[in-house]
Amino acid sequence: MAENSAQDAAARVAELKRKAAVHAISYIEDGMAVGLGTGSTAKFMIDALGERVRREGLKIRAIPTSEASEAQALSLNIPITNFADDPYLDVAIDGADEVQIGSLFLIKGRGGALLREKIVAVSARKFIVIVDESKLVTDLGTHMPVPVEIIPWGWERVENLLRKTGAKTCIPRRNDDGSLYMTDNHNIIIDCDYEKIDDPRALADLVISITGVVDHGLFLDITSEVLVAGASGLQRLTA
Ligand SMILES: O=C(CO)[C@H](O)[C@H](O)COP(=O)(O)O
Repeated sequence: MAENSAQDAAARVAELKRKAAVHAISYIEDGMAVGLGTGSTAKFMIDALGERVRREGLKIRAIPTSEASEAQALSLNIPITNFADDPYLDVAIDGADEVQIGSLFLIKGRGGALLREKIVAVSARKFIVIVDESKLVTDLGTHMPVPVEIIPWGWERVENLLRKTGAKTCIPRRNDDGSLYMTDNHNIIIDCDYEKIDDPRALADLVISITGVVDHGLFLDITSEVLVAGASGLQRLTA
């Protein structure tokens, strides 16, 4: 019984993610260079985009934010571009782990793709975030740790320094077999749990100042718009 209701809840969330994703696709027009996010919500978006390419002959070029999203895009005949040919993207669309109401600051990187996601987001004229309403928070850090991508060599030193940034815990992300999780960039991730982040800007500055940190999952002042799907419909939050 409990299992059934958990499955129902997961199906409801998936449907909300799909709704936000499908709506976001209406922003994409012929000729655009598009950043493709990573994660289950972004996966719905890439599927919907592939459908437009197939049905309407929509002509776009895409830069995916992970190997998984690239494989999905290629399987749907979405052409891939690069930053040499397209230094700026018209739009990038991605999910998020937390969205702070008001500031539209984000935590991203649960799926391990935060570095490429940030590069693509800051290269886009418009960065659209697609979420279900469970992702909205008053304070960042409430539900999710901040993933920090670091180089593997000497990682224990960086882990120690990250603990001193006020994190309650800092845990290296691991695979099921206990080995360290590796990003597509061959780096590792330390998940730092702050429980509640009072000053995201100060924390972002502190974390990035540690030598060995490549980037972190705090996305500040990047979001143009958030599409939030909830039980009462679709809401559009703008920066
Ligand atoms: O940042 C991400 C991956 O690195 C994802 O966008 C984030 O984890 C949200 O994922 P989902 O859409 O599956 O809830």
